[in-house]
Amino acid sequence: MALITVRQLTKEYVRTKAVQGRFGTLRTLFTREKERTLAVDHIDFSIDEGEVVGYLGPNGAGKSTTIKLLTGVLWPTSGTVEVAGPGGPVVPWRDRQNLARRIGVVFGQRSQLWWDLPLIESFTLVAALYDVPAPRYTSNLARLRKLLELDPFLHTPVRQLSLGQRMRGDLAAALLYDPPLLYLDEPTVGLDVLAKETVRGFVDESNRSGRTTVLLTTHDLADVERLCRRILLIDHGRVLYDGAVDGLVARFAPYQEVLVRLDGDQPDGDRLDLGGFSGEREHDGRWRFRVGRDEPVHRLLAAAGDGWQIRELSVVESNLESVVKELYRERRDG
Ligand SMILES: Nc1ncnc2c1ncn2[C@@H]1O[C@H](COP(=O)(O)OP(=O)(O)OP(=O)(O)O)[C@@H](O)[C@H]1O
Repeated sequence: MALITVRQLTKEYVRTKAVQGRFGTLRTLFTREKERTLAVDHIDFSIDEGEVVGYLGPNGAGKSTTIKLLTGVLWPTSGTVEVAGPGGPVVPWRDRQNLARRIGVVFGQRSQLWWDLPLIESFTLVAALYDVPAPRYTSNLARLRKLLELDPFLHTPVRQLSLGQRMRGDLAAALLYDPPLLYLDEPTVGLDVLAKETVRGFVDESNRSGRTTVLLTTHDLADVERLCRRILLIDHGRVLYDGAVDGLVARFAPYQEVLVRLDGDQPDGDRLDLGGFSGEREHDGRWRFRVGRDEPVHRLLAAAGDGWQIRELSVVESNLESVVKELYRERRDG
């Protein structure tokens, strides 16, 4: 069953164009010229109960704007969002009170906790705000304390917590009232490798045993590889790809890369043709060939045998990181 349904969602920011030069600030106040940015451009998708979806895109693609629309912080220019739940679907920007019970939100860059209070008191406040019955609060807190190893800093004011501790506190607060849906915005940014693994392990566990549905925005593709089966890739506010992680690699990198080091005298120039494949010289003196997944690599080997001696050969399979990097580069350059 679809938990979130997004239809033709569009957000255009309109702001007054800043006037440069002498008295620019003052003249900006009187100018009528507007600057328009189409941050989200007629996007459609739905997310089923129990899914963990990676919401990816380069800087400025429209991810934060989408999250703000999904959490009801912004009104769209057009289109709609529905979040399913008991009592019928909720449109985020029309009913933020009901929406709040259905979603937990964690931002890597800013905390939702009370800065001056000990962590445990933030939890008490969250429980009161969301009317969590006492027995449920007790059992949820016990589970979260154990899973996120909160005990050593449960009574420490939030402002004194390290980034990793604060993130664990934020995750606990977001799930204390059992929302079926969790939005995570860069949850591992700035964390060390161990802290990242704690966050990922916790999200995975909440999804598997708690059936929490997760929409994850991140620039760390290891988060996606560890947690998501599905990716929504956006750029310039439009959906570029919606499907399985493996499918993205197969669709955008239908080749493998073969790195070859030659023995003896090296060819002149930066390009080398071998067996119908064209290679480029790398900085370390090796040659990089792109060979289609269905093309026989042995042609390269045979051709090399005729003129050049191969000392070393390795096949590099494309992965999520290399494909996404290439896609972002193409879109930036194109
Ligand atoms: N309040 C605003 N007013 C005007 N334009 C905005 C505003 N917020 C964002 N934008 C523009 O909308 C576009 C999408 O921005 P958004 O913050 O949604 O991207 P993003 O994918 O979250 O980027 P990042 O990965 O850098 O966080 C960008 O061109 C941005 O400059």
